[in-house]
Amino acid sequence: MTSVTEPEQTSPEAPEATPGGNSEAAETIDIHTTAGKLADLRRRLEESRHPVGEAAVAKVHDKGKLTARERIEQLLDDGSFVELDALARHRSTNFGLADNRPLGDGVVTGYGTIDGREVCVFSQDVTVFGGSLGEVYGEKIVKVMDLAIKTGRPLIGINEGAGARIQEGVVSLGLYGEIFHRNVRASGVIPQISLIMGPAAGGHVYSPALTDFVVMVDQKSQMFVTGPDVIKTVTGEEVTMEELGGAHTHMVKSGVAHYVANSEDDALDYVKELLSFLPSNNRGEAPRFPSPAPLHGSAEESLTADDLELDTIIPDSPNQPYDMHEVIRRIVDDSEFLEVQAQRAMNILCGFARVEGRSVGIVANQPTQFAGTLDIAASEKAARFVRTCDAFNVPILTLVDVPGFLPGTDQEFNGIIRRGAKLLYAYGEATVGKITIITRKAYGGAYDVMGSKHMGADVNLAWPTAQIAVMGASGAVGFVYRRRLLEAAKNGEDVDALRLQLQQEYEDTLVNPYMAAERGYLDAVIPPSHTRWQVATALRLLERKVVNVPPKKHGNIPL
Ligand SMILES: CCCC(=O)SCCNC(=O)CCNC(=O)[C@H](O)C(C)(C)COP(=O)(O)OP(=O)(O)OC[C@H]1O[C@@H](n2cnc3c(N)ncnc32)[C@H](O)[C@@H]1OP(=O)(O)O
Repeated sequence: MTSVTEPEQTSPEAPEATPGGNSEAAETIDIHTTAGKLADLRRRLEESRHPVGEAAVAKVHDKGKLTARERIEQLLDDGSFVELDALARHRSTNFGLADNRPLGDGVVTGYGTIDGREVCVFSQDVTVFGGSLGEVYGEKIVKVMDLAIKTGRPLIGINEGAGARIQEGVVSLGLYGEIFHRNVRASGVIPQISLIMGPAAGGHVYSPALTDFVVMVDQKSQMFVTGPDVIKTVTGEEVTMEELGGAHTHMVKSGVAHYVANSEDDALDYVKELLSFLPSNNRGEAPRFPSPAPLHGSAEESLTADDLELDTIIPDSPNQPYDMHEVIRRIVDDSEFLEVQAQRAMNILCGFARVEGRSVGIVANQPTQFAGTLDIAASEKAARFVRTCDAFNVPILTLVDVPGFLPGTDQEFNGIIRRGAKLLYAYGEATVGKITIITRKAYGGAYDVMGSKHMGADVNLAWPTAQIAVMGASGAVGFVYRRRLLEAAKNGEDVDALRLQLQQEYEDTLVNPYMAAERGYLDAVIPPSHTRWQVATALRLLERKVVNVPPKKHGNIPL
């Protein structure tokens, strides 16, 4: 016979709660019978669904939010969630905790499916001790992380809470350490995606920071190591929670966030879409989808109206911008491009799309923003994205229109050398299929960085509008013909006319794709309208790419 010893739940004649939480006090449970044991289990599980009562759930709803459990239900396929450790409770006795032991201990963990694909998930419950992490809460997350790593499934963490549980002291810090360690061990093995659904402080932000993607909700979620109160005490600065750690702050200023959702629903949908471009782990490939516009025969035979529009997309004036989204839209399936960090470093675009149903990561200079120059923020954004694609076997398509690195003391003092080198490193390190298309400018070091043949790209193509050179005409003429221009000025010649003539000569001789094509730095110069066909066939070719890298512990990316 089972004897239950925990006083608050074990009375042999405890009241039974019916599903939905309506306790029918009149009904009693006799745990000495099989029916009673079943009823007792049902009661416990029912209690675990709202461990601190319905009022707390109502409070969450009143704030326009979903509960931890509802978020999981919305994320996963209907009925697929299998919960772990619903009956776990903390063991702490400090500060009156012995009398307050909610089931689940403030985090819901388990596994299920998204669009039929297996995932592991945890969701933090802010109604229990402010969502703060104690020993058992930490152990539950560690268990589901280990399961995700062992079984090769993506891990999705839904975060909201107050960091280390103060009452549990160093034990809480220890469990955070266990989680951080697993985040690092899982990095590059399984996709790790973090949703931030409310205020998240202390340890609650460092674990997400170690994951591949951080999704925040505008005006609803905040992330900070120390909150406004502590900041005011220590530095005297006054700042609101939203200014300090809101979604826009982390998208635009800090670069922590990868997507700013306009609602919890939007955040959950973004995660589902993101997963559709990624494999379940680093041993697999991203799911293949049917091609919406299968290619038949040659590039000419496959041309569509969208393809042909690419032939007129580059303006005649090299200084006139065009929107690189319009190029991407015409190359990828269904014109769908899922951008990552869309509002940060907008001079470079990063995101996922499909070509012939195959997942591809796109990195593209954006001529409408700072003429598409590379700066620190753009280099770091793209470097991170390239490494994410490489870790998860997603080939990279690079679209190049870059006049160079952004000059200026601000950039130099803040480390454009070290931080720009991250992008070089990322491209040089990546072994996935790499396809590069130069649409217009590819000047100086930025030519090398942006997926050049020399940095290991597999298929390099250019449009006839490509301008590949050390620098643009005005800069080059200023250096190469400095003496001649000075002499012309001394002799009373028309210096402006001479300068223009020299620039024209320079452009006609050097600023085109043909010198690179002569040397095989480009595999072909193609009509823009052939791009989709060329990318699709290159992706087919690269599906079987194998690269042997020299054995080493790990490289040393300039952090
Ligand atoms: C490696 C890990 C290192 C760390 O995590 S150290 C960081 C420790 N955590 C912190 O400094 C954050 C302290 N908390 C806060 O700043 C705020 O609670 C936070 C997150 C901004 C949310 O603010 P609000 O939404 O206004 O919520 P609130 O302050 O009224 O708290 C709600 C209930 O949660 C409790 N709570 C908050 N932080 C806690 C903690 N760390 N440990 C244990 N309990 C905690 C708080 O007492 C309150 O409880 P109750 O509802 O009054 O019973």
